[in-house]
Amino acid sequence: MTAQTATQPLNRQTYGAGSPAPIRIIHFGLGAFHRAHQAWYTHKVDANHEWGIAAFTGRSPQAAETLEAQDGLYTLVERAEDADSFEVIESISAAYDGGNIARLAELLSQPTTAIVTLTVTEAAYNLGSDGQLDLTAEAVAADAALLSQWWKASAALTGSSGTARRGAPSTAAARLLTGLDARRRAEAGPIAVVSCDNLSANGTAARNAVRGLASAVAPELAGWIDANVSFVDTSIDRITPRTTDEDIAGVAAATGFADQSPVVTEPFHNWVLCGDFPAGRPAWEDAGAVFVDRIEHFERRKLWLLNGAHSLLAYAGQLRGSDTVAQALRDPVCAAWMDEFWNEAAEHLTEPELKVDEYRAALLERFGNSRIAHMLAQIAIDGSSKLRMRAVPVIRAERAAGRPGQAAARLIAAWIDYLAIANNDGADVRDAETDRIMPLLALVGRDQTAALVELLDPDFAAEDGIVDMVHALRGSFQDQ
Ligand SMILES: NC(=O)c1ccc[n+]([C@@H]2O[C@H](COP(=O)([O-])OP(=O)(O)OC[C@H]3O[C@@H](n4cnc5c(N)ncnc54)[C@H](O)[C@@H]3O)[C@@H](O)[C@H]2O)c1
Ligand SMILES: O=P(O)(O)OC[C@@H](O)[C@@H](O)[C@H](O)[C@H](O)CO
Repeated sequence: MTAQTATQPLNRQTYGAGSPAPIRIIHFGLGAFHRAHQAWYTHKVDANHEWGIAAFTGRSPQAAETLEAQDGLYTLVERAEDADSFEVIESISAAYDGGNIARLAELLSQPTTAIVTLTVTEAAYNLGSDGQLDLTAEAVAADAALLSQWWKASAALTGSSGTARRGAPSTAAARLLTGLDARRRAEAGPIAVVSCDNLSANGTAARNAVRGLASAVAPELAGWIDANVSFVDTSIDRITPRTTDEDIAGVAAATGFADQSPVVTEPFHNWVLCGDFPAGRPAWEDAGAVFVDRIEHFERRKLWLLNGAHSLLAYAGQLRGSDTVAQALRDPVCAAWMDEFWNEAAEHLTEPELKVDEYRAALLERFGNSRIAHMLAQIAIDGSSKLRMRAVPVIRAERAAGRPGQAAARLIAAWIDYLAIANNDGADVRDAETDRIMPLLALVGRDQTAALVELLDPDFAAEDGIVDMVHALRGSFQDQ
């Protein structure tokens, strides 16, 4: 691709887009995936511009500032094996710093606001291994204390004009709870919260996070949530790596727009949803979304076959010298381990509508798309919360069927070796539970394995054979 000499900024005027659609959807976590998935689905089905999104960042305001400078517009690059196609997405009407609680409260107080979507990462839900909100986590405890103080002052979390108060909550659950309280006080009616994070039973996870905090702050709030908030479960899929400087330059060269916020994704997209939308929703089904009455088996298929394989490739692949998913797949040893893991998982994905053989064949093609540089190091982040959903349930299911679950145990062994080697090399361990992981990495041998297995699942450490099986698999990644 040759670089063009002149580009123009991307905004509604230069692109010739219409006015932003009225805001009816609030999003938490303005990252790559939201732009490639929920915002794309909404753009595709909202020809009449009725469903605008207000997207809030999670931690730093930067993504909002960049997108706001472009009036919410950005380019979606669909990267197939043989070519790229480019489309400007118009569904984001406004972007805000996640700390802007007053604006959040104002938007959630409107009866026309119908949906909150979330892509804040698995770790951001701060759930313990029992699936409930971990009120001892530092950030959660701080937010619970702050919100309790606000509540005690006036039986509300927001002042009459948003939050004219000291301090601001930092966790997604506390921000959402503050906004929901504004909605309660405005009597703006019921609403749907739609988690689009890679968590099993992600609707329940979102409910446990928000409701758990509400119960700690004021039972009245928890009661309002029970009566007014529908937590929708979803299975969400579209492989979307982090945008690189090269992607930004490529978009400018191909389109003539100096878009600072493009997103590169694969052509494949999938969205399965289960739950109610009491205040309405866009017709996402017109872009291929599927609404079902039972979703658990779809979630398992995606989290085990796609995400489980991703995590296996992330740890084993990097230990064996690969940097991307496509590279790791070309390593016959990694490919064989992935196949063994899929065989184990497939034993428990028996519903005919899952079409597991077709799904596996499609995954091989998607993972093999070498034009999508999906970095294994990115996938490897936050392994503790991911492996609880990608490896632990497969081992459980295998053992319930009388088999050891060795291929899934290999994923845990690879994770531990990856952490131990990073720690020995003085590299950062990138995990939301680093504080708990670091002391365990100071242990050695089987003790280290046992402690990290226990961190993933306290029951596993007590169960005969699991620690030994994982330990026996350690140290085998670089040798074959
Ligand atoms: N990228 C994909 O291919 C993909 C596919 C399916 C599902 N997902 C889900 O979407 C999530 C985000 O993926 P992404 O590619 O957009 O990542 P990203 O890094 O581009 O964006 C993550 C967003 O979450 C926010 N965030 C991170 N930690 C947070 C915290 N502790 N509290 C609140 N907000 C926080 C960030 O500020 C950012 O806005 C994933 O973790 C996964 O659960 C991603
Ligand atoms: O996004 P994460 O960090 O939960 O997991 C990394 C990848 O496995 C994931 O992003 C997949 O690419 C995605 O789930 C595909 O739909």
